[in-house]
Amino acid sequence: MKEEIKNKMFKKALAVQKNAYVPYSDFPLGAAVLTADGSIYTGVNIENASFGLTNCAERSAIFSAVSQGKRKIEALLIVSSTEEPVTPCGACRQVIKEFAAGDIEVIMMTKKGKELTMTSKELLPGAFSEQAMEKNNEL
Ligand SMILES: O=c1ccn([C@H]2C[C@H](O)[C@@H](CO)O2)c(=O)[nH]1
Ligand SMILES: [Zn+2]
Repeated sequence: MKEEIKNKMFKKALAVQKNAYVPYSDFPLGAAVLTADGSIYTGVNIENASFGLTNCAERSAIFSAVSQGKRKIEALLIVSSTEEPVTPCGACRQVIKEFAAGDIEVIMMTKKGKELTMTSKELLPGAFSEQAMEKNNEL
């Protein structure tokens, strides 16, 4: 991934992180996704008094892109205020897989710039996919 694009994604994810709605965890995250046309969409985690309804930053960013008709994600970047980079939860890994344009880079960064990059397949090897359903239909 080009350093220039990564910096752009980092700036946008950092800029929205303050909008995270996190009264229960006080754990704000910001995320940015790059779509096939070069656009960048952002998202934050949004919690709820009914905890299970919380939406993660990664999924917020992806759903924002998909809401604009951008279904191909080329890269995802997440920013946390922690000392170590934060990795996406299982639910987000499956949603990343759904919209990833192949095996994409998932860049996990701290505000201070500490970075961990993994690919979407490394994060979710053996992912469930719609092919599994197609095979079933052949029976
Ligand atoms: O992949 C993840 C994992 C957790 N969170 C959020 C949910 C909650 O608001 C807070 C603590 O779990 O972090 C995300 O945004 N993304
Ligand atoms: Zn998640």
